[in-house]
Amino acid sequence: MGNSFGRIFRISTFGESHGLGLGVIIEGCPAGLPIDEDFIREEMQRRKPGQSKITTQRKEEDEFQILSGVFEGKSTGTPIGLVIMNTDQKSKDYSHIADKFRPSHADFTYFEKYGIRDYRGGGRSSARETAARVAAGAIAKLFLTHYGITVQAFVSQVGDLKLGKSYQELDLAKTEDNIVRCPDPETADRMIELIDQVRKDRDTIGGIVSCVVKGTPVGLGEPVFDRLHADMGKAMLSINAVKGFEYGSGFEGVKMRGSQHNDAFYQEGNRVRTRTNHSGGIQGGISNGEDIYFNVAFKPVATIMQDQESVSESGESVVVSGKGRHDPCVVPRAVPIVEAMAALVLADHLLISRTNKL
Ligand SMILES: Cc1cc2nc3c(=O)[nH]c(=O)nc-3n(C[C@H](O)[C@H](O)[C@H](O)COP(=O)(O)O)c2cc1C
Ligand SMILES: C=C(O[C@@H]1CC(C(=O)O)=C[C@@H](OP(=O)(O)O)[C@H]1O)C(=O)O
Repeated sequence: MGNSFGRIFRISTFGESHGLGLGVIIEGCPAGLPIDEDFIREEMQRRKPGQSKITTQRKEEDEFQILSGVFEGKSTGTPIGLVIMNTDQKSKDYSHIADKFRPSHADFTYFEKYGIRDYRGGGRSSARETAARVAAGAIAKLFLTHYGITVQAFVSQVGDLKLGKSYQELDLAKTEDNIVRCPDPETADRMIELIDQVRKDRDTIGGIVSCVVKGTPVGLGEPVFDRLHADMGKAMLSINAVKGFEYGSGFEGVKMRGSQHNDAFYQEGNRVRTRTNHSGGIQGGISNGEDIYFNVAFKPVATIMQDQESVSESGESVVVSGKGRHDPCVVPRAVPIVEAMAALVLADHLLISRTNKL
């Protein structure tokens, strides 16, 4: 329970932040898909720790090995096993809180639930686990390219510093040009400065990752519980430190009247299109062929380098302060994670919907 995701294109991840390593088993990937290992590597480089001054300084190359399910560069239809070894754990940074709970991390809840916890680097609760998701998401993206579907995320807000432009007004190709992954160079500079200041203040800050999916056919998503946006929401809310998900007009939509919000239909050649897209490309839980777009809110993460009130496993009052290498803001590294989870949802729904119509 809890370590697997998806129905047909299905992943199970394993491993802890300071154990020997981590990995993923992918089941249901159709046979014959060319598995481009360089592409998987590039995606993992976008997520890896230690990539810039505004991320955790833990140095992991996130080299991976494919153990099974691929022959002569193509998927064979059998489970794909992929492992990533940990190389830079520094578990001593956690000795002082081995029996203490960091406020707002998962230390308390894991300990209460299981009666035992791997305190080193947060163990299984660490976002290091998302390395395995990004590897699997890269394979899902390779599958999506066969359908002409692209998934692109970018940072649209850090703290209260907002990009303030819609994705249509941006050149998303510029997202990877800077270390914060914001496609607007001036806003990117200000975001980098803000995160750097927060880091110097020994604090953390939250932000928003926005994502756009283009090229989705009409018809992905299942009535009634497995609506496409419900599965997308679950995927995003399963990412560490996520506090919110909204798609289409989202929370802003409540301020509109139906007469403003409705997306009028028109015929374009052999396609039914909509004039506006407040629906976010999904109606009744089913994709309508327009762009799917959504926002994911990340909290300022828990481990701060400041004294904080807490309790120990035995219930004593204690003061804890973070040590070691931590992200002052996770959104730059969350961009490829959001894309990976979105790609996994879409790959799964493409396979599910193959059985819908004769
Ligand atoms: C890319 C990424 C990096 C993260 N890095 C850290 C970190 O360095 N320190 C930390 O305390 N939390 C970090 N987190 C968040 C924790 O993993 C998360 O807050 C923790 O598992 C508790 O879960 P919750 O916040 O979802 O309740 C990171 C999250 C992501 C997505
Ligand atoms: C190692 C990664 O990020 C880690 C995510 C994380 C957390 O609590 O989520 C805490 C830190 O790890 P450590 O246990 O070494 O202090 C981050 O460095 C990674 O993303 O690969």
